[in-house]
Amino acid sequence: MHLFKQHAVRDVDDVAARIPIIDFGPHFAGDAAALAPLARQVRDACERVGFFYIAGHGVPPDIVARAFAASRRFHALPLHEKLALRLNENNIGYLPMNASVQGASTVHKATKPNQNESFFVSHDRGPDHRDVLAGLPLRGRNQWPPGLPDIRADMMGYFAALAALGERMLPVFATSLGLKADWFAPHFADEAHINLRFLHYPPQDTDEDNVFGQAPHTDNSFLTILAREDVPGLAVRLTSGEWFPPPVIEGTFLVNLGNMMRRWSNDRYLSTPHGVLNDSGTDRYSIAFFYSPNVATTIEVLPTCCGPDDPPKYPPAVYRDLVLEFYRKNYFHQKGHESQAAKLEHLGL
Ligand SMILES: O=C(O)CCC(=O)C(=O)O
Ligand SMILES: [Fe+2]
Repeated sequence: MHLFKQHAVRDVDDVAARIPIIDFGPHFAGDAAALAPLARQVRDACERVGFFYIAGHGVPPDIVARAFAASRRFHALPLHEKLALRLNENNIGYLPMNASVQGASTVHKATKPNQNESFFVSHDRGPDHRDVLAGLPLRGRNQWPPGLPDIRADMMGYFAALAALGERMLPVFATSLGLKADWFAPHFADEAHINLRFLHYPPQDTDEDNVFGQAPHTDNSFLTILAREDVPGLAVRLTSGEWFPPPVIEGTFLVNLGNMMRRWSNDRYLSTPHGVLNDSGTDRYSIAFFYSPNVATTIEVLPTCCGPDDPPKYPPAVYRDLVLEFYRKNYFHQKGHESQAAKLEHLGL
C-alpha cells in the first residue's frame, strides 16, 4: 500500500482549511496598508503548514503556458539527445528516469528510484561570465539541446518572471518574521541561487509498492514555487499526519518553504514533506522553481527567532558549504558512478 493515494478534488473551502490561499495582489499593486495583514497570513501559513497558494502573483499565464510547452518539447526529444546533457556537478542538465533515489531523505526511506525525468536550468551564464571563467562551484553554464534552440527563450522567460516574483516576496517574508522589510534583500543580491526544474512523470504502475514519481522529501531551498497543470499526483504531509493532495487552483502557484527557511527561522517555519505518485494514467508535467540565497551568504538564525529561552539550534553557516556538504553526501563524482548524479537532484539544490 502506498503512503498516499489520490482522492477526489475537494472544494476550495475544504482546500483552504488545510493549505491557505493568500492574495499578494493588493500588496504587489502598491497598497501600503496591505503588507501587515498579508505578512500575518504568510506567517500563519509558514508556522502551521509550510505550504500556501499564492494568488495575485502577477506572472502572465502565457509565460507559464510557454514554459510548459517548452518542457514538453524537451522531454519529447530522443533519449540519447537528453543524455548528452546529463546532470553535472552544478546540478544543471538532464536527470533520466530511474536514476535518483531519495537517499538522503529523513522523511521516507526510499528503496526504489524516482519515476520522473527532469531538466534543470539555472542563470543563463555566458562562456565569459566571470564566475564561469573563475570556475566557481555552483555557478556553471546551462546545457541546452542543440536541436531545440527556441525552448531557451521560453524557459529563461519563465526563470526571469519567477526570479522577480521570488524577490518581490522577500519583504513579505521578512515582515512576517518581525524583521525590517528589506532584511533579506542583500542575501539574495548578485545573485540568488536558483534551480529551475522541468519535471515529467510518465504514467506509473501503481501496483508496485514503494515506487513514487518523487518519493516523500523536503526541499533544500529557501522557498519553492511550483507550477502544475491539471494532472494530479502531488501530496503534502500536513502536521496532522494527513497526506493531502492539493488540487490545482487556476491563477495560483503552490509555494512551499524549504530547509534553508527552516534553518534560518530556527525551525519556526516548516519545511513540509511532500511527494508525487502519478496514478493518473497519463503523463504529468510540473515545474519547480527553487529559490535560495546567494551562495556566499551566511545563514545565521534570525535575531527574531531566538533568545535566552530559545537558543539557536544551528550554528552560522555559509550557504555554499551547506550545498556542497549536501552534494558530498548525495553525489559520487568518481567515474563509473554517473547514475549517482541523480541523487542530488531532489532537494532543490
Ligand atoms: O511535481 C511536483 O508536483 C513536485 C515536485 C517536487 O516536489 C520537487 O521537485 O521537489
Ligand atoms: Fe519538492
